[in-house]
Amino acid sequence: MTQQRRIFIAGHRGMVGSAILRQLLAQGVSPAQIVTRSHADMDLTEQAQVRAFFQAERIDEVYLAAAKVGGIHANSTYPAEFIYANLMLEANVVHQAFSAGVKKLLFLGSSCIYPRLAPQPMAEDALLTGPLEPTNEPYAVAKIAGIKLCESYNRQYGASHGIDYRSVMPTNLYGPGDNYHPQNSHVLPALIRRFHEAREAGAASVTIWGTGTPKREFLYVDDMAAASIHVMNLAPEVYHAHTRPMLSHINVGTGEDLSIGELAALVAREVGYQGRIECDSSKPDGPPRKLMDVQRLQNLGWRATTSLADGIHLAYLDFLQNHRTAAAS
Ligand SMILES: NC(=O)C1=CN([C@@H]2O[C@H](COP(=O)(O)OP(=O)(O)OC[C@H]3O[C@@H](n4cnc5c(N)ncnc54)[C@H](OP(=O)(O)O)[C@@H]3O)[C@@H](O)[C@H]2O)C=CC1
Ligand SMILES: C[C@H]1O[C@H](OP(=O)(O)OP(=O)(O)OC[C@H]2O[C@@H](n3cnc4c(=O)[nH]c(N)nc43)[C@H](O)[C@@H]2O)[C@@H](O)[C@@H](O)C1=O
Repeated sequence: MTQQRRIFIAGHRGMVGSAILRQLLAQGVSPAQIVTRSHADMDLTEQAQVRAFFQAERIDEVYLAAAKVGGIHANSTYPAEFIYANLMLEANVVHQAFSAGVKKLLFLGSSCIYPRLAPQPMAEDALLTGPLEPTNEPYAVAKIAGIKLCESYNRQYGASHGIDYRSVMPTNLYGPGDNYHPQNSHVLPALIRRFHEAREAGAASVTIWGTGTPKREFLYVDDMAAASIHVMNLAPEVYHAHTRPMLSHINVGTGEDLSIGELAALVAREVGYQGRIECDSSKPDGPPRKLMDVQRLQNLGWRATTSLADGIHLAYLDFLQNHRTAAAS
């Protein structure tokens, strides 16, 4: 049975999609069972391409890890691209998967779905209880739409068509395959690159964006991949015992956070940078805190295993091996 499933990983070249691919193979899934398309081969925002793909490929399970993704600057600068691309690709994948008879789908959202000032830690039922963070509202609205797409198809067609579309909400992620762009990346890869280049240049100081006081939670990408596969494979009676039809998403995180200033000090230590760390408070902080309540996921039998120090070490090794030349150019 397991040998015959055909699994589509949307976004398999991205940080999370490539980690899901690695882990499925490591768990014994045959390469022949895994179906992938690069962005160049299939643009998921194009309905006709997505329809043709699902009609031709007889897919059983979808990991929807493709998205337009970026840090606080990219979200603030390209809001139209973030809302358009994410709404379109989610709607296309969910609807065309359903139309082609796909029974299982896992949608990856984001912790930014929760209100800017949600009570901490943020439980799943904080969704739609208050205003969103302005720097990433368009992306967050698209991710909320993704959750509601899955819930709506389950509600209308779950019993009649036997579909079970699930959603996981990752906290801030990092690790091998991350984006090290100096402006558009998330904070952790941005700091790895900046501290590395400062150490190489012998710079006296490194500037981080914002006040350094916002708190964030960071999950290593291999843990995210493991959580995704765990949630996808949960027996329906187990999964549904812990979710509700209109509140079906599951937070994925470590349950621990730290300030951006503390993170910068950790990255500097890993990279071996010993100069000053300064803050540019003209840059946005974003929400003051985004800590996930991970009780639901723990009740479903999963918790993170990679410590932040170990994860940063592994991420820096990946930067040195695979991204250093590209990042330096
Ligand atoms: N990274 C993080 O900190 C967080 C990520 N997430 C979510 O996790 C998921 C994975 O993110 P991550 O791996 O970091 O992102 P990446 O940017 O590393 O990967 C996303 C992948 O999706 C592909 N893609 C984007 N648009 C399209 C499209 N229109 N058609 C086909 N492929 C497309 C990209 O291809 P290409 O590069 O060629 O465009 C890329 O391979 C996303 O849903 C994201 O929202 C949630 C919270 C935090
Ligand atoms: C995953 C998540 O990612 C984004 O939200 P964010 O958590 O604000 O992510 P970020 O990693 O970009 O920043 C975290 C904090 O870090 C500070 N910071 C310091 N120095 C740098 C820096 O050099 N780069 C960046 N990017 N941030 C920096 C920065 O000012 C902020 O206070 C959303 O787009 C959202 O859509 C989303 O889902």
